[in-house]
Amino acid sequence: MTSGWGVKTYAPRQGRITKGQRRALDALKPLYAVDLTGGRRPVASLFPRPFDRYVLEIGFGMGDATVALAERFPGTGFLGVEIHSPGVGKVLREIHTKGLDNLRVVQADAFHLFEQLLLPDSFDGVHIFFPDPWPKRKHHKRRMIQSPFLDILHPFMKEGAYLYITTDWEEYASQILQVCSSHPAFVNEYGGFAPRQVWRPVTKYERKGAREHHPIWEVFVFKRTSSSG
Ligand SMILES: C[S@@+](CC[C@H](N)C(=O)[O-])C[C@H]1O[C@@H](n2cnc3c(N)ncnc32)[C@H](O)[C@@H]1O
Repeated sequence: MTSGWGVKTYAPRQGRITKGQRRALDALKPLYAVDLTGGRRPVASLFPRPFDRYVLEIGFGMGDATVALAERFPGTGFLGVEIHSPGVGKVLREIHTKGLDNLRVVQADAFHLFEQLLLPDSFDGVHIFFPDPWPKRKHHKRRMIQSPFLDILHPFMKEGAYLYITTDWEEYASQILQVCSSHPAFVNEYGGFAPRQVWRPVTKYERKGAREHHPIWEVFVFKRTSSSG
Protein backbone atom coordinates (compact mmCIF):
# COMPACT_ATOMS: atom_id res chain seq x y z
CA MET A 1 0.00 0.00 0.00
CA THR A 2 1.35 3.42 -0.83
CA SER A 3 0.15 6.76 0.39
CA GLY A 4 -1.63 9.59 -1.39
CA TRP A 5 1.49 10.85 -3.06
CA GLY A 6 2.74 7.36 -4.02
CA VAL A 7 5.44 6.96 -1.34
CA LYS A 8 5.45 4.38 1.46
CA THR A 9 7.12 6.32 4.27
CA TYR A 10 7.00 3.59 6.93
CA ALA A 11 8.91 0.35 7.38
CA PRO A 12 6.91 -2.85 6.81
CA ARG A 13 7.21 -4.21 10.34
CA GLN A 14 7.54 -2.53 13.70
CA GLY A 15 7.96 -4.95 16.59
CA ARG A 16 5.68 -7.71 17.77
CA ILE A 17 2.27 -7.05 19.15
CA THR A 18 1.66 -8.31 22.69
CA LYS A 19 -1.53 -10.09 23.72
CA GLY A 20 -2.52 -7.04 25.77
CA GLN A 21 -2.03 -4.70 22.81
CA ARG A 22 -4.06 -7.06 20.57
CA ARG A 23 -6.88 -7.24 23.13
CA ALA A 24 -6.83 -3.44 23.44
CA LEU A 25 -7.03 -3.09 19.68
CA ASP A 26 -10.04 -5.41 19.43
CA ALA A 27 -11.95 -4.03 22.41
CA LEU A 28 -11.02 -0.36 22.40
CA LYS A 29 -10.71 0.58 18.74
CA PRO A 30 -14.49 0.94 18.40
CA LEU A 31 -14.44 3.32 21.40
CA TYR A 32 -11.41 5.54 20.83
CA ALA A 33 -10.12 5.08 17.29
CA VAL A 34 -11.41 7.19 14.43
CA ASP A 35 -12.68 5.38 11.37
CA LEU A 36 -11.68 6.82 8.01
CA THR A 37 -14.96 5.89 6.37
CA GLY A 38 -17.81 8.37 6.64
CA GLY A 39 -16.33 11.32 4.81
CA ARG A 40 -14.58 14.50 5.85
CA ARG A 41 -15.67 16.03 9.15
CA PRO A 42 -14.66 18.75 11.60
CA VAL A 43 -11.83 17.69 13.90
CA ALA A 44 -14.01 18.63 16.91
CA SER A 45 -16.49 15.91 15.93
CA LEU A 46 -13.79 13.23 16.48
CA PHE A 47 -13.78 13.94 20.24
CA PRO A 48 -16.45 13.55 22.91
CA ARG A 49 -16.30 17.27 23.78
CA PRO A 50 -14.95 20.43 22.10
CA PHE A 51 -11.42 21.69 22.86
CA ASP A 52 -9.71 25.09 22.60
CA ARG A 53 -6.95 23.77 20.36
CA TYR A 54 -6.25 20.71 18.24
CA VAL A 55 -2.87 19.07 17.61
CA LEU A 56 -2.07 16.31 15.11
CA GLU A 57 0.80 13.89 15.76
CA ILE A 58 1.99 11.89 12.76
CA GLY A 59 3.80 8.57 13.36
CA PHE A 60 3.46 8.41 17.16
CA GLY A 61 5.21 5.03 17.40
CA MET A 62 4.61 3.67 20.92
CA GLY A 63 2.86 6.93 21.84
CA ASP A 64 5.01 8.03 24.80
CA ALA A 65 4.96 11.71 23.83
CA THR A 66 1.35 11.53 22.70
CA VAL A 67 -0.01 10.26 26.02
CA ALA A 68 2.26 12.51 28.12
CA LEU A 69 1.12 15.61 26.23
CA ALA A 70 -2.56 14.63 26.39
CA GLU A 71 -2.25 14.26 30.18
CA ARG A 72 -0.37 17.54 30.56
CA PHE A 73 -2.66 19.65 28.33
CA PRO A 74 -6.25 18.56 29.01
CA GLY A 75 -7.63 21.61 27.14
CA THR A 76 -6.06 20.49 23.84
CA GLY A 77 -7.49 17.75 21.63
CA PHE A 78 -4.73 15.45 20.32
CA LEU A 79 -5.24 13.31 17.24
CA GLY A 80 -2.50 10.72 16.70
CA VAL A 81 -1.96 8.72 13.54
CA GLU A 82 0.21 5.62 13.34
CA ILE A 83 0.28 2.72 10.94
CA HIS A 84 1.64 -0.02 13.21
CA SER A 85 -0.54 -2.00 15.63
CA PRO A 86 1.62 -2.32 18.81
CA GLY A 87 1.69 1.43 19.47
CA VAL A 88 -1.95 1.90 18.54
CA GLY A 89 -2.90 -0.89 20.99
CA LYS A 90 -0.75 0.63 23.72
CA VAL A 91 -2.20 4.13 23.30
CA LEU A 92 -5.78 2.80 23.19
CA ARG A 93 -5.18 1.08 26.52
CA GLU A 94 -3.79 4.27 28.04
CA ILE A 95 -6.74 6.35 26.77
CA HIS A 96 -9.02 3.84 28.47
CA THR A 97 -7.21 3.44 31.80
CA LYS A 98 -6.37 7.13 32.17
CA GLY A 99 -9.76 8.35 30.89
CA LEU A 100 -8.16 10.65 28.29
CA ASP A 101 -11.11 12.27 26.53
CA ASN A 102 -8.71 14.60 24.66
CA LEU A 103 -6.78 11.87 22.81
CA ARG A 104 -8.04 9.93 19.81
CA VAL A 105 -6.10 7.78 17.33
CA VAL A 106 -6.30 6.74 13.73
CA GLN A 107 -4.57 3.59 12.53
CA ALA A 108 -3.73 4.51 8.98
CA ASP A 109 -1.20 5.99 6.64
CA ALA A 110 -1.30 9.70 7.50
CA PHE A 111 -1.83 10.58 3.88
CA HIS A 112 -5.22 8.83 3.92
CA LEU A 113 -6.25 11.14 6.75
CA PHE A 114 -5.68 14.13 4.51
CA GLU A 115 -7.42 12.44 1.58
CA GLN A 116 -10.47 11.14 3.39
CA LEU A 117 -11.07 12.49 6.90
CA LEU A 118 -9.91 16.01 7.63
CA LEU A 119 -11.21 19.45 6.72
CA PRO A 120 -8.96 22.45 5.99
CA ASP A 121 -7.85 24.73 8.87
CA SER A 122 -8.19 21.99 11.51
CA PHE A 123 -4.97 22.11 13.55
CA ASP A 124 -3.16 24.59 15.80
CA GLY A 125 -0.06 22.39 15.81
CA VAL A 126 1.44 19.34 14.09
CA HIS A 127 4.07 17.08 15.71
CA ILE A 128 6.30 14.72 13.76
CA PHE A 129 8.80 13.31 16.24
CA PHE A 130 11.62 11.28 14.68
CA PRO A 131 10.17 10.43 11.28
CA ASP A 132 11.81 7.33 9.75
CA PRO A 133 15.20 8.59 8.50
CA TRP A 134 15.56 6.13 5.62
CA PRO A 135 19.38 6.45 5.72
CA LYS A 136 20.24 4.66 2.47
CA ARG A 137 20.39 6.99 -0.52
CA LYS A 138 18.16 4.71 -2.61
CA HIS A 139 15.48 5.06 0.11
CA HIS A 140 15.62 8.86 0.46
CA LYS A 141 12.51 9.14 -1.72
CA ARG A 142 10.59 7.40 1.10
CA ARG A 143 11.31 10.19 3.59
CA MET A 144 8.14 11.93 4.74
CA ILE A 145 9.52 15.44 5.05
CA GLN A 146 9.68 16.66 1.49
CA SER A 147 8.09 19.63 -0.19
CA PRO A 148 5.15 17.65 -1.72
CA PHE A 149 4.26 16.45 1.80
CA LEU A 150 4.16 20.03 3.09
CA ASP A 151 1.97 20.92 0.09
CA ILE A 152 -0.49 18.26 1.28
CA LEU A 153 -0.22 19.08 5.00
CA HIS A 154 -0.40 22.85 5.22
CA PRO A 155 -4.05 23.38 4.16
CA PHE A 156 -5.12 21.33 7.20
CA MET A 157 -3.25 23.69 9.55
CA LYS A 158 -4.72 26.97 10.74
CA GLU A 159 -2.94 30.21 9.87
CA GLY A 160 -0.15 30.71 12.43
CA ALA A 161 -0.20 27.01 13.46
CA TYR A 162 3.16 25.44 14.26
CA LEU A 163 4.88 22.43 12.72
CA TYR A 164 7.38 20.72 15.03
CA ILE A 165 9.74 18.07 13.65
CA THR A 166 12.65 16.39 15.44
CA THR A 167 15.28 13.98 14.18
CA ASP A 168 18.56 12.45 15.32
CA TRP A 169 19.80 11.89 11.77
CA GLU A 170 22.07 14.80 10.85
CA GLU A 171 21.75 14.68 7.10
CA TYR A 172 17.93 14.30 7.28
CA ALA A 173 17.93 17.22 9.75
CA SER A 174 19.52 19.44 7.10
CA GLN A 175 16.93 18.30 4.57
CA ILE A 176 14.05 18.96 7.00
CA LEU A 177 15.38 22.42 7.83
CA GLN A 178 15.86 23.28 4.17
CA VAL A 179 12.44 21.96 3.09
CA CYS A 180 10.54 23.66 5.94
CA SER A 181 12.43 26.97 5.79
CA SER A 182 12.06 27.34 2.02
CA HIS A 183 8.43 26.23 1.63
CA PRO A 184 6.26 29.27 0.81
CA ALA A 185 3.52 28.27 3.28
CA PHE A 186 5.87 28.31 6.29
CA VAL A 187 8.06 30.79 8.10
CA ASN A 188 11.04 29.84 10.26
CA GLU A 189 11.33 32.49 12.95
CA TYR A 190 14.41 30.78 14.42
CA GLY A 191 16.28 31.20 11.12
CA GLY A 192 17.85 27.76 11.64
CA PHE A 193 17.39 24.83 14.00
CA ALA A 194 15.18 25.56 17.01
CA PRO A 195 15.97 24.94 20.67
CA ARG A 196 14.20 22.01 22.27
CA GLN A 197 10.69 23.13 23.27
CA VAL A 198 10.57 22.69 27.05
CA TRP A 199 7.23 20.93 26.93
CA ARG A 200 8.33 18.19 24.48
CA PRO A 201 8.42 14.79 26.21
CA VAL A 202 11.16 12.28 25.38
CA THR A 203 9.99 9.58 22.96
CA LYS A 204 10.92 5.90 22.84
CA TYR A 205 12.89 6.36 19.63
CA GLU A 206 14.74 9.32 21.16
CA ARG A 207 15.68 7.30 24.27
CA LYS A 208 17.15 4.60 22.03
CA GLY A 209 19.22 7.20 20.16
CA ALA A 210 20.28 8.90 23.40
CA ARG A 211 21.82 5.64 24.60
CA GLU A 212 23.99 5.81 21.46
CA HIS A 213 24.69 9.53 22.18
CA HIS A 214 22.85 10.81 19.08
CA PRO A 215 22.37 14.59 19.14
CA ILE A 216 18.84 15.82 18.36
CA TRP A 217 17.92 18.44 15.77
CA GLU A 218 14.65 20.34 16.13
CA VAL A 219 12.75 22.26 13.44
CA PHE A 220 9.89 24.51 14.57
CA VAL A 221 8.14 26.59 11.92
CA PHE A 222 4.82 28.41 11.63
CA LYS A 223 2.27 28.41 8.87
CA ARG A 224 2.29 31.88 7.37
CA THR A 225 -0.60 34.16 8.17
CA SER A 226 -1.97 36.58 5.59
CA SER A 227 -0.14 39.36 7.46
CA SER A 228 3.25 37.56 7.80
CA GLY A 229 3.99 38.28 4.12
C1 LIG B 1 11.19 6.25 13.83
S1 LIG B 1 9.55 6.00 14.36
C2 LIG B 1 9.33 7.25 15.63
C3 LIG B 1 8.14 6.97 16.49
C4 LIG B 1 7.87 8.00 17.61
N1 LIG B 1 7.48 9.28 17.06
C5 LIG B 1 9.05 8.13 18.54
O1 LIG B 1 9.72 9.17 18.48
O2 LIG B 1 9.31 7.18 19.31
C6 LIG B 1 8.56 6.66 13.03
C7 LIG B 1 7.11 6.23 13.11
O3 LIG B 1 6.36 6.85 12.06
C8 LIG B 1 5.41 5.93 11.58
N2 LIG B 1 5.03 6.33 10.21
C9 LIG B 1 5.86 6.47 9.16
N3 LIG B 1 5.19 6.86 8.07
C10 LIG B 1 3.88 6.98 8.46
C11 LIG B 1 2.69 7.35 7.78
N4 LIG B 1 2.71 7.66 6.47
N5 LIG B 1 1.54 7.37 8.47
C12 LIG B 1 1.51 7.03 9.79
N6 LIG B 1 2.61 6.67 10.49
C13 LIG B 1 3.78 6.65 9.83
C14 LIG B 1 6.13 4.60 11.65
O4 LIG B 1 5.25 3.50 11.67
C15 LIG B 1 6.92 4.74 12.96
O5 LIG B 1 6.20 4.26 14.06
